[in-house]
Amino acid sequence: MNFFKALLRYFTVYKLLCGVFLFSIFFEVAYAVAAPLSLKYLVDEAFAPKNFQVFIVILSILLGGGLLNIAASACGDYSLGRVSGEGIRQLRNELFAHLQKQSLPFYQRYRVGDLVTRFAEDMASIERVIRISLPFFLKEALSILLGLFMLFSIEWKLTLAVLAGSALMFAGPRLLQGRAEAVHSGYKEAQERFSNTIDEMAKGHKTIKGLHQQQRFRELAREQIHNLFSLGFKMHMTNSLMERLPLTTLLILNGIMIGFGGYLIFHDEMSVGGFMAFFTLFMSVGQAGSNVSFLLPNLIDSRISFRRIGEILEQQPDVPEAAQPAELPATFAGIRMERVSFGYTEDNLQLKDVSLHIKPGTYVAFVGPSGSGKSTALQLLSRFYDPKDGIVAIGEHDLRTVSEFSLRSLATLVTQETFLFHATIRDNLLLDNKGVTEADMIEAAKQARIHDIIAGWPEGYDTWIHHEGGSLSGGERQRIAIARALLRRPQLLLLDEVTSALDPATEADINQLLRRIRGHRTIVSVTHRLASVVDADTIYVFQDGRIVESGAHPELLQLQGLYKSLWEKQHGFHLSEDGRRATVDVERLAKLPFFQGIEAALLENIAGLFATETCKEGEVIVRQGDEGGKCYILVRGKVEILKYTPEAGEKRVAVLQDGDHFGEIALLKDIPRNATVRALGPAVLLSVRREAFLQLTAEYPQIRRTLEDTLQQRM
Ligand SMILES: Nc1ncnc2c1ncn2[C@@H]1O[C@H](COP(=O)(O)OP(=O)(O)OP(=O)(O)O)[C@@H](O)[C@H]1O
Repeated sequence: MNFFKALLRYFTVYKLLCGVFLFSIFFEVAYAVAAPLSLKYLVDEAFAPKNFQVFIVILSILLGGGLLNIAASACGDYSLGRVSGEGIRQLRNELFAHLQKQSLPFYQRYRVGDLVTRFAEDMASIERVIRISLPFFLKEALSILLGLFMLFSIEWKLTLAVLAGSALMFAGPRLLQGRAEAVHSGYKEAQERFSNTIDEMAKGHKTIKGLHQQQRFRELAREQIHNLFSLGFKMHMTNSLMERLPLTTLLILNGIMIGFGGYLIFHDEMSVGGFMAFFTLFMSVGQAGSNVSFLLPNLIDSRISFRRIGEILEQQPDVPEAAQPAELPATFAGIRMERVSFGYTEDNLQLKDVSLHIKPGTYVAFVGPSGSGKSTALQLLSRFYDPKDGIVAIGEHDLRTVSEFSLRSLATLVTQETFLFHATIRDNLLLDNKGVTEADMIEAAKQARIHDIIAGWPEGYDTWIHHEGGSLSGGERQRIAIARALLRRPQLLLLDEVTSALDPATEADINQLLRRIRGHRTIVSVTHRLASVVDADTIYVFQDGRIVESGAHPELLQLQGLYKSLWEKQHGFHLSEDGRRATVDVERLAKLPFFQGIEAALLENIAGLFATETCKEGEVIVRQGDEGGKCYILVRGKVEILKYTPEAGEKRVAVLQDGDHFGEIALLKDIPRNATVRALGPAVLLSVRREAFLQLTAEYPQIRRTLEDTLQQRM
């Protein structure tokens, strides 16, 4: 309802144009109704008595009125074009601005396909109504009213008789309306589901291929297309029925009119001219009535579109800006979390009673196992979400009270999902940042180690980015995002796993860059790679949504707790600069549970059996059901473990990261893999094949015995 009020407001701003439009349709309709009436006078007063003077007068009135009618229609068309165009323009602007105001949960509730359908199809349907159907409806409704008035004045008995018959004309469509609405709504929802499937297929095509899910998606699409077909057919039949009913009843009405009209003429209760005028006028009123019912499916369709757009406009942002937002001071005064609890859903908390204080100019790291809440904490620091309990504040300002502009000017977040705009590299780097020069841009690109690559492209910084940067490697995208963030010169730089897609040499470069700029800026870096944050001023260790340890690297090692065990897990690997060759120390191998107790000399042999494997984001390393022939150690990167069950489909059950291992059972037994392992980003692994391992165990049977014992215990 609010949406309709808002819509009306857009139009009432243009009062004069609305007035011109209403006057023009009134004039057009009045002329259209008066023209048939002239027949009565032409036949009865001019043709029958052969009165030339009356004929000339009527003809002049008709011609003069016709000219005025043409002028009125031109004015009407102009005013309608302007008013409807302005209204649609404002509605589109408001909808777009409203979408921008929404926070992350909104974009998790509404899928891309859904929003695109609302913007494209629903807006187009509303535009059709405002530009065509509604003005036409107004005109036809006015034609019916004025026409009926005239018909009554010509012969009220005949009018009453045909009106009674006309009730039929509207009864049919009314009966069908509820059914038509349900079918239209069902069709729209089916379209939306299909759009989402296409969206998912396009975005996840790599994953779908990697997991060999094409068949499942084809079947899903086939089912949805079939659904569209059957709902489309039902919609077609309901619309046709609604459109045909009035025409059929119009035929019946003609019969009544000619029969009863003839009776009145034979009994001298009506003149021939009067009957001709009545007949012509009735035909035009009937046509208007039938047009109105033709418009009904269109209007029903638009009612659903109005509702769907209204639903979006009524959504309040989950992270709203305060009514009178405060501006943050130009100098960053540190950021803190005080007893913060937060959950993405009502029934689960991802952060529990977290307190931390980040002083200006310090370099802080959030580390911990996957899923422990590090990224969530970072998102709260940049106010993509508000805490459920507790506060997040910069200096004395609770983030809920500050203006979004001042917060975003002060703090910049770079995440692992880099989004590049459909624009040139230059535009992607500069955005609307007016205060930076070409030299600044090149300097930032150099710092992020991307300048040489860009300069090597034929069009350099004017190269266009297509498909959200899909043609660039993950590392290139990430470096552009880092350069973009540096150019904004934020006082608080929030980094979420920014080096996870980079090769070791570039990672080292970026870490050096961070070292260079620390002190001038406050940096908070979420990472699972502990080696990159050993020199951080403070490291917060997260586990299960809580901070369990904090301090500098040496202090944390002394605690002998979670940090120490994570550190040890990641240690003992060596990686070449280009990230293509990895080796493992014997001491590190000895820490793997299934190699415990094996002598160092034998472990030396085992270490030599490992080969390096690299894989790209989305690549499947191990597929559930396939024969297992290798054991893996993850040297760098993140992988997800996916389990498929017929009841639940494929579900992520764990995420492994640097230093984790999987597939050890394959060293001894030839059994199918019980899960799929897929890379979440570029990864480097060490793998050992069963055949090679078995040769070794043939020589040294104690390895096999030890391994069997430990695997037995683990299973
Ligand atoms: N948008 C979301 N909606 C619901 N749950 C979420 C959402 N984002 C993250 N989670 C869940 O919240 C928990 C914490 O996630 P978070 O990303 O903060 O962990 P993390 O420590 O950064 O892990 P990782 O290193 O794997 O990203 C996880 O269980 C995750 O599945």
